[in-house]
Amino acid sequence: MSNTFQVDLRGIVDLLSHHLYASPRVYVRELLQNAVDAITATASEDGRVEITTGADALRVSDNGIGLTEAQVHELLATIGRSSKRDELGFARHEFLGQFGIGLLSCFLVADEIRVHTRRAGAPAVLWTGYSDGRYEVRPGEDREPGTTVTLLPRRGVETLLSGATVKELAELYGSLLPVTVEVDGVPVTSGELPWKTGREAYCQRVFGFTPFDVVEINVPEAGLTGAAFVLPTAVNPAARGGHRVYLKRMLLAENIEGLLPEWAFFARCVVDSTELRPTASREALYEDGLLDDVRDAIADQLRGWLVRLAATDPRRLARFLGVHHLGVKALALHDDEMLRLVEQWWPMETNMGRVTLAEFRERHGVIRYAATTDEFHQLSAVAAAQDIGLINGGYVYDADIIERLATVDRTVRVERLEPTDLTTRFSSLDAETELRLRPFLAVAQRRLDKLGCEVVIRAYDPATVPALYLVSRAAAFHDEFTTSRDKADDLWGGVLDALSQVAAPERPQLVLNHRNPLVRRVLGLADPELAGLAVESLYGQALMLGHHPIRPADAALLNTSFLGLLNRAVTAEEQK
Ligand SMILES: Nc1ncnc2c1ncn2[C@@H]1O[C@H](COP(=O)(O)OP(=O)(O)OP(=O)(O)O)[C@@H](O)[C@H]1O
Repeated sequence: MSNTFQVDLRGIVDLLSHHLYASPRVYVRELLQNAVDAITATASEDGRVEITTGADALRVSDNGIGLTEAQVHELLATIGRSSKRDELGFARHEFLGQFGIGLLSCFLVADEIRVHTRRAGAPAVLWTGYSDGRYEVRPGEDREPGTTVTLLPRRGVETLLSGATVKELAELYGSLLPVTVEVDGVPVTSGELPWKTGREAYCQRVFGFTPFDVVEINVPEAGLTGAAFVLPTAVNPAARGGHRVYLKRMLLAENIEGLLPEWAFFARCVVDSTELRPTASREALYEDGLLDDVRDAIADQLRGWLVRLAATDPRRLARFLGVHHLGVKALALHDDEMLRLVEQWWPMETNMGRVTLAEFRERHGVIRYAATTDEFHQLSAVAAAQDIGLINGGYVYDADIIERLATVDRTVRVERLEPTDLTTRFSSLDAETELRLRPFLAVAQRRLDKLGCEVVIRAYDPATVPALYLVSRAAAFHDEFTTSRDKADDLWGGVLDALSQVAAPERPQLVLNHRNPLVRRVLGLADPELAGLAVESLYGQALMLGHHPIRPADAALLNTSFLGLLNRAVTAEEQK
């Protein structure tokens, strides 16, 4: 037995209003669109849509193609049926609509919809649809070819059909349409694409900012023109900005995502396309190959703008990078041109001031960097004193960018500097001095053993630095490891213990500087207790100099060594 599906119109309208459309305000867009499509079907040059508002009803009249009685039955009363698809079910290119559900959106604001329509050469028809699913068709009063849709407002939503709201919505969605649209006798269409003329003023009015620059966009295969406005201030790269998209000059939505690749978060676009397709809610673009191509083409045009800026106006480019460097750097991780741009123009922090990677290479040959800001702080002063240029690769993307540079250009030499690499550059002491200092070293080592630190004496510049605390990557890992072990419960602690046997730690080193005059005096102290206190306070000072974390054991040591030294100084003064 074959049956036909029944449709519960209330259920469908509920589905549309709660799950498809973002707001009932879209009903104006759907009505406008039907009117424009009906005019397109006549191929007339003189299309007009007249909207009149009033307390009793809203009327939308067009001089479009109109419908015969048979079409009224077929198209208006059949959900999902549309005259805008071809025999194979594909959307016909010239129309805005395609899904056959748009008219239903009127039930979001009205309980009764009347369509008074006439196709040239056929009698006029009046169709009345009710939100409970009934409809009636009867002969209509004679009229010019075209259609008038009348909505009788539902109680409670009258403001959505008020003159002011309808004018605002008609202007929002339809101001660029190629037909004349009037609301209560006042035209809302201007015809011109406003971003073609006063671009800055348009950006200010629509997006609320004065653009840093405007990039013209053209993607002929999608019949797309538009403008990308470069934001004058930094934005969170994770916050995806929306774009204003028109399809065949009808506003699709003001906040469309996914038109640009993620890295281009510094631009807001307005575009009009004849070929891109909407989703059924008409609030997003349909993801297809064409949208991919459009995204790539716009990305190319933005990239081209950046490269041109570098060539013609480097100061302006520097200003741009000052604001949007994060986005550009993110892009440099997979785009060679952007990588070159960062190399040439983005000044990085080094121990010799801010310089670009290109300048750094020219000066030092090798791009030497510390992978974290902590490592950089440990090393920068000492490296500078030895004329070793060092870049702080600790900022977001910087270390990765440096490494990538070496992979795309074989002539670039990159070296990651480890704290312990520096000790190998420090001079060892002569054998005789080493021998003489052994008893001191033994005292010092005993004092710092409990902190897991090894004491060594070397001679290095700058002589003003008395001691350095150097942590190798392996030792830093081990430190974190033991801290977690101390905090972990038994079960997890057991797991960590097992792992710790695999990680052979290199101990952190306190490297006393034999060139420092105060250190030399400390090394000559006869009193082992005073020597111990001095080593402990040098340890504390070196920790702070290198921005190392101060653990509770370190804080306790700092405290006792400071008080011990103070006690000594006061006692000495009292005994004078
Ligand atoms: N003003 C009008 N003049 C002539 N025909 C109309 C008019 N409004 C609606 N129609 C007819 O009714 C059909 C259904 O309209 P509806 O708005 O529900 O869907 P659609 O415009 O085809 O597609 P979409 O759901 O994408 O808007 C249309 O395909 C069209 O044939």
